[in-house]
Amino acid sequence: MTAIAALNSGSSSIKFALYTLDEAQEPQLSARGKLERIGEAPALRVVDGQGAPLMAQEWPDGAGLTHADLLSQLFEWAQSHLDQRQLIGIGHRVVHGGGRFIEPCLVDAPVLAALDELCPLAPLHQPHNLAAIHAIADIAPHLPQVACFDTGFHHTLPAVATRFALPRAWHDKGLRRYGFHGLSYAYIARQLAMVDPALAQGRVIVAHLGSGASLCAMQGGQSVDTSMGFTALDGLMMGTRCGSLDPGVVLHLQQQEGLSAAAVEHMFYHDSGLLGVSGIASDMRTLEASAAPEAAEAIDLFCWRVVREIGALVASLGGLDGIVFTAGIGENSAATRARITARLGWLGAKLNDSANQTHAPIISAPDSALSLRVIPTDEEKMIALETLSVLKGQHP
Ligand SMILES: Nc1ncnc2c1ncn2[C@@H]1O[C@H](COP(=O)(O)OP(=O)(O)O)[C@@H](O)[C@H]1O
Ligand SMILES: CC(=O)OP(=O)(O)O
Ligand SMILES: [Mg+2]
Repeated sequence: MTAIAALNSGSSSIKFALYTLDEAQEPQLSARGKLERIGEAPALRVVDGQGAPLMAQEWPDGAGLTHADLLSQLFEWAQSHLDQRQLIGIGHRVVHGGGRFIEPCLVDAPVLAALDELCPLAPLHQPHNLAAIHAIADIAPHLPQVACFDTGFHHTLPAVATRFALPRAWHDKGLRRYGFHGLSYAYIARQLAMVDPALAQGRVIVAHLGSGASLCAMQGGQSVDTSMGFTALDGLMMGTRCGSLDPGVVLHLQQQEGLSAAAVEHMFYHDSGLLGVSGIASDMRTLEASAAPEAAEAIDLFCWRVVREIGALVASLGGLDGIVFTAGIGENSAATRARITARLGWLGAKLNDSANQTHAPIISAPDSALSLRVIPTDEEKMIALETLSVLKGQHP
């Protein structure tokens, strides 16, 4: 029997999953885990395919352990867990594919070099995605590695949705909307087609509300508009990112306030969003538990921005048949979903409060004009499926 691994590497965490391939070559989840707090006191938790704990390890004095150090320990554990089953490939989430990479592909040196050039467009993600590929190449040089792109799902965006109103030459140089969270959206589109094929054929907004947050307008399961743009800074307010902003603010900070480009970048990526507005935390759970008025203000703004951007995407779609909530906040915060949907009465959205409280798959009331759903996302599963298709030679 063989197996594949999926890696989703972030700045301070690495999510991963191991899949064994059954007779029909379908991936079956064998283990899933998360390495958190890299750079502070790393902690690893792994569960099996049913969610039962498999192993847990902490490195209380491990502030000096790099992603590569930890990946090497993780790789060793994965090999022993898989036992006789041979690992035939590893798939990685790569956040930015730019204009060149749409389909998942095998990674070699020229591909890595091209992806490296995109690091400035996703400083929070791309360097970590690529560092994991380098680390695995050192540990297992002959293991095929596959890059799966967060931008890929949005290749169906109509031209008008990709263009910024800048001089044409800049568009031609690649300054355009790409869109992100594509692995999550691809997974949701696939799930929705299974659980509600009629809705999947219609006009749907998927709200991926996690640390990073974005919306995708889907028509018949394809992306026709999305809130993120050239970078994953655009659109909604996020945990630590500001989302859409008057570009005049950038000019003001640099020209009048004398902030360097690096300082502005740091503010927009790390110090803004829920954290910046609340002054308390980037984590929605912490803010929901806080009695501070600043926490409430940050949550209000987060929800208001989601509602405002939903309005824009409804206009792009020319109407709306349903909304799907997903990712950490979308799947788990009944309060956030209630706040957002309460402002969508004008669309005919009506929440079923008790279904919402239990995070049920359908949270709309029977007489709601819109279908409201919760679907847990699974970026690792999508990485595994795309990796498998590349290993089978279904992509160039
Ligand atoms: N039970 C919950 N209630 C409210 N928010 C939650 C809950 N569980 C997770 N979240 C929020 O989800 C966000 C993280 O989402 P997630 O999709 O895991 O992000 P990422 O994978 O990009 O790190 C955090 O703001 C966290 O507080
Ligand atoms: C693209 C992006 O913002 O990803 P994440 O939500 O994982 O930060
Ligand atoms: Mg995420």
